[in-house]
Amino acid sequence: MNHAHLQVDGLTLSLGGFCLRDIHLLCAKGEYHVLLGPTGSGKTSLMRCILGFYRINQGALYLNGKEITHTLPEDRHMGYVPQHYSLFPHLKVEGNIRFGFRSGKYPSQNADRTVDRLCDMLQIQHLRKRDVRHLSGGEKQKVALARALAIQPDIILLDEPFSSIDEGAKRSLWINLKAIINEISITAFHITHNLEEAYSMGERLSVLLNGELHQSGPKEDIFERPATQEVARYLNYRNLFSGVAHAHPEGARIDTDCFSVVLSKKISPGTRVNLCVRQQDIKIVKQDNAVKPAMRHNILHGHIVSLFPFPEYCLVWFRVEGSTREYDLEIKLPPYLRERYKLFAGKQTDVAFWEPSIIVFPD
Ligand SMILES: Nc1ncnc2c1ncn2[C@@H]1O[C@H](COP(=O)(O)OP(=O)(O)OP(=O)(O)O)[C@@H](O)[C@H]1O
Repeated sequence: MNHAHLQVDGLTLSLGGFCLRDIHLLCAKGEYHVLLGPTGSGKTSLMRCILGFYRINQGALYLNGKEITHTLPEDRHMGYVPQHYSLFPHLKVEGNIRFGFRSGKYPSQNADRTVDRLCDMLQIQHLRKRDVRHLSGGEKQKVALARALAIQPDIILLDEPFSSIDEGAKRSLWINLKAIINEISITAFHITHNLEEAYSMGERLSVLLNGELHQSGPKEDIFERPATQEVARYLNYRNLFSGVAHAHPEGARIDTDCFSVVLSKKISPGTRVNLCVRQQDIKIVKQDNAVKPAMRHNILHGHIVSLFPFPEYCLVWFRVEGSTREYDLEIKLPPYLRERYKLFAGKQTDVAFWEPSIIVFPD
Protein backbone atom coordinates (compact mmCIF):
# COMPACT_ATOMS: atom_id res chain seq x y z
CA MET A 1 0.00 0.00 0.00
CA ASN A 2 1.33 3.51 -0.73
CA HIS A 3 1.57 6.35 1.80
CA ALA A 4 -0.72 8.65 -0.13
CA HIS A 5 -3.55 10.18 1.82
CA LEU A 6 -5.49 11.03 -1.30
CA GLN A 7 -4.88 9.12 -4.50
CA VAL A 8 -6.47 9.80 -7.86
CA ASP A 9 -5.77 6.90 -10.16
CA GLY A 10 -6.47 7.21 -13.88
CA LEU A 11 -9.53 9.40 -13.41
CA THR A 12 -11.49 10.21 -16.54
CA LEU A 13 -14.64 12.31 -16.61
CA SER A 14 -16.66 13.56 -19.58
CA LEU A 15 -18.79 16.66 -19.09
CA GLY A 16 -20.49 17.63 -22.34
CA GLY A 17 -17.71 19.00 -24.50
CA PHE A 18 -15.10 18.97 -21.71
CA CYS A 19 -13.09 16.00 -20.49
CA LEU A 20 -10.68 15.29 -17.62
CA ARG A 21 -8.30 12.69 -19.06
CA ASP A 22 -6.47 9.95 -17.17
CA ILE A 23 -5.59 12.02 -14.11
CA HIS A 24 -3.04 10.50 -11.69
CA LEU A 25 -2.37 12.47 -8.54
CA LEU A 26 -0.99 11.72 -5.07
CA CYS A 27 -1.38 13.85 -2.00
CA ALA A 28 0.57 12.75 1.10
CA LYS A 29 -0.79 12.88 4.63
CA GLY A 30 -0.46 16.35 6.15
CA GLU A 31 0.70 17.89 2.88
CA TYR A 32 -0.55 21.23 1.55
CA HIS A 33 -1.20 20.41 -2.10
CA VAL A 34 -2.17 23.07 -4.62
CA LEU A 35 -3.85 22.23 -7.92
CA LEU A 36 -2.91 25.01 -10.30
CA GLY A 37 -4.42 25.74 -13.69
CA PRO A 38 -6.04 28.46 -15.78
CA THR A 39 -9.76 29.16 -15.86
CA GLY A 40 -11.63 26.32 -17.51
CA SER A 41 -8.80 23.78 -17.12
CA GLY A 42 -11.04 21.52 -15.00
CA LYS A 43 -9.87 22.20 -11.43
CA THR A 44 -13.33 22.52 -9.92
CA SER A 45 -14.55 19.49 -11.87
CA LEU A 46 -11.67 17.41 -10.49
CA MET A 47 -12.40 18.63 -6.96
CA ARG A 48 -16.06 17.72 -7.45
CA CYS A 49 -15.01 14.19 -8.45
CA ILE A 50 -12.90 13.90 -5.28
CA LEU A 51 -15.84 15.13 -3.19
CA GLY A 52 -18.15 12.62 -4.88
CA PHE A 53 -20.41 15.20 -6.55
CA TYR A 54 -19.59 13.79 -10.00
CA ARG A 55 -19.62 10.12 -10.89
CA ILE A 56 -16.38 9.44 -12.77
CA ASN A 57 -16.28 7.51 -16.06
CA GLN A 58 -13.03 5.65 -15.42
CA GLY A 59 -10.37 5.29 -12.75
CA ALA A 60 -10.49 5.14 -8.97
CA LEU A 61 -10.16 7.35 -5.89
CA TYR A 62 -8.58 6.32 -2.61
CA LEU A 63 -8.50 8.03 0.77
CA ASN A 64 -6.12 6.60 3.36
CA GLY A 65 -5.64 3.57 1.12
CA LYS A 66 -9.38 2.81 1.09
CA GLU A 67 -11.25 3.00 -2.19
CA ILE A 68 -13.93 5.71 -2.14
CA THR A 69 -14.81 5.77 -5.85
CA HIS A 70 -18.41 4.80 -5.14
CA THR A 71 -18.72 6.21 -1.60
CA LEU A 72 -21.47 8.81 -1.14
CA PRO A 73 -20.19 12.39 -0.68
CA GLU A 74 -21.50 12.59 2.93
CA ASP A 75 -19.61 9.42 3.82
CA ARG A 76 -16.22 10.60 2.48
CA HIS A 77 -15.54 12.70 5.59
CA MET A 78 -14.00 15.59 3.67
CA GLY A 79 -14.12 19.25 4.65
CA TYR A 80 -15.05 21.54 1.78
CA VAL A 81 -14.72 25.29 1.39
CA PRO A 82 -16.55 26.17 -1.83
CA GLN A 83 -15.65 29.09 -4.07
CA HIS A 84 -17.36 32.25 -2.66
CA TYR A 85 -17.94 30.17 0.52
CA SER A 86 -21.70 29.49 0.00
CA LEU A 87 -22.58 30.36 3.60
CA PHE A 88 -26.22 29.78 4.52
CA PRO A 89 -27.80 33.27 4.68
CA HIS A 90 -30.69 32.17 6.94
CA LEU A 91 -28.26 31.03 9.65
CA LYS A 92 -26.04 33.14 11.91
CA VAL A 93 -22.30 32.51 12.00
CA GLU A 94 -22.78 29.99 14.84
CA GLY A 95 -25.45 28.08 12.89
CA ASN A 96 -23.23 27.96 9.83
CA ILE A 97 -20.29 26.56 11.79
CA ARG A 98 -22.49 23.91 13.46
CA PHE A 99 -24.26 22.95 10.23
CA GLY A 100 -22.28 19.73 9.75
CA PHE A 101 -23.57 18.28 13.04
CA ARG A 102 -27.21 18.41 11.82
CA SER A 103 -26.87 15.32 9.68
CA GLY A 104 -26.08 13.23 12.75
CA LYS A 105 -23.23 11.58 10.79
CA TYR A 106 -20.48 13.26 12.78
CA PRO A 107 -19.84 12.90 16.51
CA SER A 108 -21.42 15.92 18.18
CA GLN A 109 -20.63 15.07 21.83
CA ASN A 110 -17.60 17.36 21.67
CA ALA A 111 -19.24 19.90 19.35
CA ASP A 112 -19.17 22.80 21.83
CA ARG A 113 -15.50 22.30 22.57
CA THR A 114 -14.58 21.89 18.89
CA VAL A 115 -16.51 24.98 17.80
CA ASP A 116 -15.04 27.00 20.65
CA ARG A 117 -11.51 25.95 19.79
CA LEU A 118 -11.97 26.73 16.09
CA CYS A 119 -13.45 30.15 16.87
CA ASP A 120 -10.43 30.88 19.10
CA MET A 121 -7.96 29.71 16.52
CA LEU A 122 -9.61 31.60 13.67
CA GLN A 123 -10.21 34.65 15.91
CA ILE A 124 -13.93 34.79 15.18
CA GLN A 125 -15.37 34.46 18.72
CA HIS A 126 -16.79 37.99 18.42
CA LEU A 127 -18.65 37.07 15.21
CA ARG A 128 -20.59 34.07 16.49
CA LYS A 129 -23.95 35.86 16.77
CA ARG A 130 -23.49 37.91 13.60
CA ASP A 131 -25.49 37.69 10.37
CA VAL A 132 -23.26 36.10 7.72
CA ARG A 133 -24.55 38.47 5.03
CA HIS A 134 -22.78 41.39 6.68
CA LEU A 135 -19.33 39.87 7.07
CA SER A 136 -16.25 40.99 5.15
CA GLY A 137 -14.66 38.63 2.59
CA GLY A 138 -11.93 37.59 5.05
CA GLU A 139 -14.48 36.96 7.84
CA LYS A 140 -16.66 34.88 5.52
CA GLN A 141 -13.63 32.82 4.57
CA LYS A 142 -12.87 32.09 8.23
CA VAL A 143 -16.49 31.09 8.93
CA ALA A 144 -16.50 28.80 5.88
CA LEU A 145 -13.24 27.30 7.09
CA ALA A 146 -14.64 26.78 10.61
CA ARG A 147 -17.74 25.11 9.11
CA ALA A 148 -15.57 22.77 7.03
CA LEU A 149 -13.27 21.92 9.95
CA ALA A 150 -15.99 21.47 12.61
CA ILE A 151 -16.72 17.91 11.53
CA GLN A 152 -13.01 17.11 12.05
CA PRO A 153 -12.50 15.89 8.50
CA ASP A 154 -9.60 13.77 7.22
CA ILE A 155 -8.79 16.26 4.50
CA ILE A 156 -9.87 19.77 3.58
CA LEU A 157 -10.62 20.84 0.01
CA LEU A 158 -10.48 24.54 -0.76
CA ASP A 159 -11.87 25.86 -4.06
CA GLU A 160 -10.24 29.23 -4.91
CA PRO A 161 -10.47 30.33 -1.24
CA PHE A 162 -9.22 33.85 -2.02
CA SER A 163 -11.32 34.66 -5.07
CA SER A 164 -13.61 36.98 -3.06
CA ILE A 165 -10.78 38.76 -1.22
CA ASP A 166 -9.32 42.14 -2.23
CA GLU A 167 -5.95 41.93 -3.94
CA GLY A 168 -4.25 43.94 -1.16
CA ALA A 169 -5.54 41.74 1.68
CA LYS A 170 -4.68 38.41 0.06
CA ARG A 171 -1.04 38.03 1.08
CA SER A 172 -1.59 38.24 4.83
CA LEU A 173 -4.56 35.87 4.52
CA TRP A 174 -2.37 33.35 2.66
CA ILE A 175 -0.03 33.34 5.63
CA ASN A 176 -2.90 33.06 8.16
CA LEU A 177 -4.64 30.22 6.35
CA LYS A 178 -1.40 28.27 5.93
CA ALA A 179 -0.62 28.72 9.65
CA ILE A 180 -4.09 27.47 10.66
CA ILE A 181 -3.89 24.43 8.39
CA ASN A 182 -0.39 23.67 9.74
CA GLU A 183 -1.58 23.97 13.32
CA ILE A 184 -4.42 21.51 12.73
CA SER A 185 -2.01 19.24 10.79
CA ILE A 186 -4.65 18.37 8.25
CA THR A 187 -4.07 17.42 4.61
CA ALA A 188 -5.13 20.31 2.37
CA PHE A 189 -6.03 20.25 -1.31
CA HIS A 190 -6.39 23.79 -2.60
CA ILE A 191 -7.20 24.94 -6.13
CA THR A 192 -6.22 28.24 -7.70
CA HIS A 193 -5.18 29.90 -10.95
CA ASN A 194 -2.95 32.38 -9.12
CA LEU A 195 0.75 31.55 -9.50
CA GLU A 196 1.91 33.57 -6.50
CA GLU A 197 -0.76 32.05 -4.29
CA ALA A 198 0.23 28.56 -5.43
CA TYR A 199 3.90 29.21 -4.75
CA SER A 200 3.27 30.83 -1.36
CA MET A 201 0.91 28.20 -0.04
CA GLY A 202 1.67 24.88 -1.70
CA GLU A 203 4.31 22.39 -0.63
CA ARG A 204 3.58 20.28 -3.65
CA LEU A 205 1.78 21.44 -6.76
CA SER A 206 -0.04 19.78 -9.62
CA VAL A 207 -0.57 21.62 -12.88
CA LEU A 208 -3.80 20.95 -14.78
CA LEU A 209 -4.09 22.30 -18.33
CA ASN A 210 -7.07 21.68 -20.56
CA GLY A 211 -8.22 18.61 -18.62
CA GLU A 212 -4.77 16.98 -18.45
CA LEU A 213 -2.39 16.82 -15.52
CA HIS A 214 0.98 17.91 -16.90
CA GLN A 215 3.19 17.88 -13.80
CA SER A 216 3.04 17.10 -10.10
CA GLY A 217 5.84 17.64 -7.60
CA PRO A 218 7.56 19.94 -5.10
CA LYS A 219 6.77 23.56 -5.94
CA GLU A 220 10.42 24.43 -6.63
CA ASP A 221 10.62 21.71 -9.29
CA ILE A 222 7.49 22.94 -11.00
CA PHE A 223 8.58 26.57 -11.10
CA GLU A 224 12.24 25.87 -11.94
CA ARG A 225 11.95 22.84 -14.21
CA PRO A 226 8.56 22.85 -15.96
CA ALA A 227 8.06 19.42 -17.52
CA THR A 228 6.28 20.49 -20.66
CA GLN A 229 6.27 23.51 -22.93
CA GLU A 230 2.64 24.10 -21.97
CA VAL A 231 3.51 24.29 -18.25
CA ALA A 232 6.41 26.65 -19.06
CA ARG A 233 4.06 28.89 -21.05
CA TYR A 234 1.50 28.86 -18.24
CA LEU A 235 4.20 29.84 -15.73
CA ASN A 236 5.07 32.82 -17.95
CA TYR A 237 8.34 31.42 -19.23
CA ARG A 238 9.64 33.23 -22.30
CA ASN A 239 12.38 32.25 -24.76
CA LEU A 240 10.69 29.07 -26.00
CA PHE A 241 12.16 27.65 -29.18
CA SER A 242 12.02 24.55 -31.28
CA GLY A 243 14.97 23.20 -33.17
CA VAL A 244 16.73 20.14 -34.55
CA ALA A 245 19.58 18.18 -32.91
CA HIS A 246 22.94 17.72 -34.64
CA ALA A 247 26.04 15.74 -33.68
CA HIS A 248 28.53 17.62 -31.48
CA PRO A 249 31.65 16.30 -29.69
CA GLU A 250 30.35 17.56 -26.31
CA GLY A 251 26.87 16.04 -26.70
CA ALA A 252 24.47 17.70 -29.12
CA ARG A 253 24.03 20.97 -30.91
CA ILE A 254 20.50 22.26 -31.32
CA ASP A 255 19.87 24.63 -34.21
CA THR A 256 16.80 26.82 -33.74
CA ASP A 257 15.71 29.21 -36.46
CA CYS A 258 17.79 32.04 -34.99
CA PHE A 259 20.70 30.55 -33.02
CA SER A 260 22.43 27.33 -31.93
CA VAL A 261 23.04 25.97 -28.43
CA VAL A 262 25.24 23.14 -27.27
CA LEU A 263 24.08 20.63 -24.69
CA SER A 264 26.22 18.02 -22.94
CA LYS A 265 23.61 15.31 -23.28
CA LYS A 266 23.50 13.07 -26.33
CA ILE A 267 20.48 13.57 -28.56
CA SER A 268 20.12 11.60 -31.80
CA PRO A 269 20.88 13.80 -34.79
CA GLY A 270 17.71 14.83 -36.58
CA THR A 271 15.54 14.78 -33.41
CA ARG A 272 13.16 17.74 -33.09
CA VAL A 273 13.66 19.44 -29.74
CA ASN A 274 11.67 22.09 -27.87
CA LEU A 275 13.68 24.15 -25.44
CA CYS A 276 13.54 27.19 -23.24
CA VAL A 277 16.26 29.47 -21.86
CA ARG A 278 15.36 30.97 -18.49
CA GLN A 279 15.14 34.77 -18.62
CA GLN A 280 16.94 35.33 -15.35
CA ASP A 281 19.86 33.06 -16.31
CA ILE A 282 20.97 34.83 -19.48
CA LYS A 283 24.09 36.90 -18.80
CA ILE A 284 25.06 40.08 -20.61
CA VAL A 285 28.76 39.68 -21.38
CA LYS A 286 30.65 42.72 -20.14
CA GLN A 287 33.17 44.02 -22.67
CA ASP A 288 36.70 42.76 -22.00
CA ASN A 289 35.46 40.24 -19.41
CA ALA A 290 36.23 36.62 -20.10
CA VAL A 291 33.21 34.33 -20.38
CA LYS A 292 33.15 31.45 -17.89
CA PRO A 293 34.20 28.13 -19.50
CA ALA A 294 30.76 26.62 -18.74
CA MET A 295 29.21 29.20 -21.07
CA ARG A 296 31.76 29.18 -23.87
CA HIS A 297 29.55 27.22 -26.31
CA ASN A 298 26.50 29.35 -25.78
CA ILE A 299 27.48 32.91 -26.60
CA LEU A 300 25.30 34.93 -28.95
CA HIS A 301 26.20 38.18 -30.69
CA GLY A 302 23.54 40.80 -31.19
CA HIS A 303 22.13 44.02 -29.81
CA ILE A 304 19.70 45.34 -27.24
CA VAL A 305 16.41 46.31 -28.87
CA SER A 306 14.66 47.77 -25.80
CA LEU A 307 15.10 48.12 -22.06
CA PHE A 308 12.25 48.19 -19.55
CA PRO A 309 13.49 49.27 -16.12
CA PHE A 310 11.06 47.99 -13.46
CA PRO A 311 11.68 48.48 -9.72
CA GLU A 312 12.65 44.83 -9.06
CA TYR A 313 14.38 43.99 -12.34
CA CYS A 314 15.35 45.36 -15.72
CA LEU A 315 13.79 43.62 -18.71
CA VAL A 316 15.88 43.52 -21.89
CA TRP A 317 14.77 42.58 -25.38
CA PHE A 318 17.73 41.19 -27.32
CA ARG A 319 17.98 40.50 -31.04
CA VAL A 320 20.49 37.93 -32.24
CA GLU A 321 22.75 39.06 -35.12
CA GLY A 322 21.16 38.27 -38.48
CA SER A 323 17.66 37.70 -37.05
CA THR A 324 14.69 39.42 -38.67
CA ARG A 325 12.39 39.20 -35.65
CA GLU A 326 11.59 42.19 -33.45
CA TYR A 327 13.54 40.46 -30.68
CA ASP A 328 14.64 36.89 -29.94
CA LEU A 329 15.38 36.76 -26.22
CA GLU A 330 13.78 38.34 -23.19
CA ILE A 331 16.31 38.78 -20.38
CA LYS A 332 15.71 39.71 -16.73
CA LEU A 333 18.61 41.49 -15.06
CA PRO A 334 19.10 42.92 -11.58
CA PRO A 335 18.32 46.67 -11.96
CA TYR A 336 21.83 47.87 -10.96
CA LEU A 337 23.43 46.12 -13.96
CA ARG A 338 21.87 48.66 -16.32
CA GLU A 339 24.13 51.39 -14.94
CA ARG A 340 27.13 49.20 -14.29
CA TYR A 341 27.17 47.72 -17.83
CA LYS A 342 26.05 51.01 -19.41
CA LEU A 343 23.18 49.31 -21.22
CA PHE A 344 21.01 51.21 -23.69
CA ALA A 345 18.69 50.40 -26.61
CA GLY A 346 20.82 49.84 -29.71
CA LYS A 347 23.96 48.72 -27.84
CA GLN A 348 25.87 45.86 -29.48
CA THR A 349 26.68 43.18 -26.94
CA ASP A 350 27.08 39.45 -26.43
CA VAL A 351 24.89 37.35 -24.20
CA ALA A 352 25.75 33.95 -22.76
CA PHE A 353 24.04 31.18 -20.86
CA TRP A 354 25.20 28.00 -19.23
CA GLU A 355 23.61 24.67 -19.80
CA PRO A 356 21.50 24.24 -16.63
CA SER A 357 19.47 27.29 -17.66
CA ILE A 358 18.38 25.51 -20.85
CA ILE A 359 15.31 23.36 -20.30
CA VAL A 360 14.71 20.70 -22.93
CA PHE A 361 11.13 19.42 -23.23
CA PRO A 362 9.99 16.12 -24.63
CA ASP A 363 8.50 16.64 -28.10
N1 LIG B 1 -21.66 20.16 -15.42
C1 LIG B 1 -21.01 20.53 -16.52
N2 LIG B 1 -21.46 20.23 -17.76
C2 LIG B 1 -20.79 20.58 -18.88
N3 LIG B 1 -19.63 21.24 -18.86
C3 LIG B 1 -19.13 21.58 -17.66
C4 LIG B 1 -19.78 21.25 -16.43
N4 LIG B 1 -19.03 21.71 -15.41
C5 LIG B 1 -17.96 22.30 -15.97
N5 LIG B 1 -18.01 22.23 -17.32
C6 LIG B 1 -17.03 22.75 -18.28
O1 LIG B 1 -15.81 22.11 -17.97
C7 LIG B 1 -14.72 23.00 -18.13
C8 LIG B 1 -13.91 23.05 -16.83
O2 LIG B 1 -14.66 23.71 -15.82
P1 LIG B 1 -14.13 23.86 -14.33
O3 LIG B 1 -15.14 24.69 -13.59
O4 LIG B 1 -13.83 22.50 -13.80
O5 LIG B 1 -12.78 24.65 -14.58
P2 LIG B 1 -11.88 25.44 -13.54
O6 LIG B 1 -10.48 25.12 -13.91
O7 LIG B 1 -12.30 25.14 -12.14
O8 LIG B 1 -12.21 26.93 -13.91
P3 LIG B 1 -12.36 28.24 -12.95
O9 LIG B 1 -10.97 28.56 -12.48
O10 LIG B 1 -12.89 29.27 -13.93
O11 LIG B 1 -13.32 27.90 -11.87
C9 LIG B 1 -15.32 24.34 -18.54
O12 LIG B 1 -15.23 24.46 -19.94
C10 LIG B 1 -16.75 24.23 -18.09
O13 LIG B 1 -17.60 25.03 -18.90
